[in-house]
Amino acid sequence: MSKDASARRVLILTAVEAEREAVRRGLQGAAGFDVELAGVGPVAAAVNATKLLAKADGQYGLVVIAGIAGGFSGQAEVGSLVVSSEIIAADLGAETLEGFRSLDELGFGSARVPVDPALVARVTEALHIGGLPVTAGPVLTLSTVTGTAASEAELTARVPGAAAEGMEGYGVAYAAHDFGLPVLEVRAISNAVGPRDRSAWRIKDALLALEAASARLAEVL
Ligand SMILES: O=C(O)c1cccc(C(=O)CC[C@H]2O[C@@H](n3cnc4c(=O)[nH]cnc43)[C@H](O)[C@@H]2O)c1
Repeated sequence: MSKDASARRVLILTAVEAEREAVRRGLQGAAGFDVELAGVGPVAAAVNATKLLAKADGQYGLVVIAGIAGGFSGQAEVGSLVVSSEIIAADLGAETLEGFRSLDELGFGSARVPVDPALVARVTEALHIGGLPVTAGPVLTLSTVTGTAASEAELTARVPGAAAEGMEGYGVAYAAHDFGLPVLEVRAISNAVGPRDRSAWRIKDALLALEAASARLAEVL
């Protein structure tokens, strides 16, 4: 049976176990939260989110995608946090001789899932008050991690203000939207988007930031 919205639980999804552990450490067993694995990439994330939501029988009132991510230069630096103002499947569309055309432009639906501005403001403010460096902005979902300056420039031109990129957001957001649930993406920046240099990824720092953010989420969601 469906529950009253105010009594509903929060489902937090991460791509990998290390992220799930960081979120769980931050939550410190707070009541009302479940932290589950989405898997890596938008397809695994959509399938796993759908399975969890179908099994949950209306007990969730909010879905959160949490994890590490690449940050766009000038928007989100390594070690900082990003709260999604919008979740965008940035490579879902068609390449044409005139440039990339999104799903929206092609007339096949939308590659963008909106996020409740009041929720974005509440979470961003809570992280800020907690002393954590945070910015709110569009979070891109890509099946292929950006690895060149040219691709980075193309994305920032196409999505002004893009703050971060991950690989699961749109998949989870699409599933949540399909179940009529609000969704939010919270990312801790482990690396700069651009020329690939895996040795420069600061995964430990990002996981610590994710843990600190999760402690605040336990208070504000
Ligand atoms: O190697 C480790 O210890 C480790 C610990 C936690 C997470 C990882 C990952 O590799 C997670 C992959 C996950 O991270 C997101 N991500 C991170 N940086 C980017 C990026 O620049 N562009 C797109 N996605 C990024 C993504 O959501 C992956 O699922 C490793």
